[in-house]
Amino acid sequence: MIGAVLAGGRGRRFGGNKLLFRIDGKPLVLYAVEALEATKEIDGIVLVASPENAERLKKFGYEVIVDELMVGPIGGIYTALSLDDAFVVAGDMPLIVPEFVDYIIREFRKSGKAVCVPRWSNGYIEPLHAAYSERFRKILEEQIKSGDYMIRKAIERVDTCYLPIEELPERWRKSFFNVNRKEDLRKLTYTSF
Ligand SMILES: Nc1nc2c(ncn2[C@@H]2O[C@H](COP(=O)(O)OP(=O)(O)OP(=O)(O)O)[C@@H](O)[C@H]2O)c(=O)[nH]1
Ligand SMILES: [Mg+2]
Repeated sequence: MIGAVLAGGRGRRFGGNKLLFRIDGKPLVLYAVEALEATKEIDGIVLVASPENAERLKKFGYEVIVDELMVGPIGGIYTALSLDDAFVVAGDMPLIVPEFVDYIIREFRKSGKAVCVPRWSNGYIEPLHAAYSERFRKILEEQIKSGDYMIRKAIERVDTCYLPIEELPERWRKSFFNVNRKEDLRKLTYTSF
């Protein structure tokens, strides 16, 4: 199982270069990378870049794979699954809880299902904090070819292991926090880390 960090977005809402923006001196994307490094179940990390930012991301010393599709996160997941089963996160999630990631990966393995994804009681899922099998790539391919880029729809087509978030430890929920706008940085007080 690899850890795949989606890092090909344009950061339009943030105002560009979101993943390289330094927080306490460290580029945002490295918070996600380091959280995945602290897990027990992940044995390699790959950054899923855009053709434009691949060279810049390579400087961090991690494996970089280029997303040639650039149709949003679904294309990033599709690209990552060409390597191995993957735990996928967004590069703009600085508060990922390694223990939670390990829990999801273990549930994924136990279930034998194509996808294991956290789900809120209102039905909303967290596909950018989820475990995917290589065999799910075929489903993503069909979905992308149809011109529909909704990850949720692809997930609904397969046998999925849903993890009810409200039944899990509350301290794990910060794992989903992601930075979309500059204002979101204010929510990142030193107590969050
Ligand atoms: N590889 C890859 N990653 C992507 C793509 N689109 C978004 N991402 C990444 O997926 C994560 C979640 O995406 P968003 O929160 O929408 O980030 P974004 O697309 O950079 O920001 P906006 O332009 O404001 O939507 C971020 O880490 C992005 O870098 C894509 O087409 N390919
Ligand atoms: Mg986006």
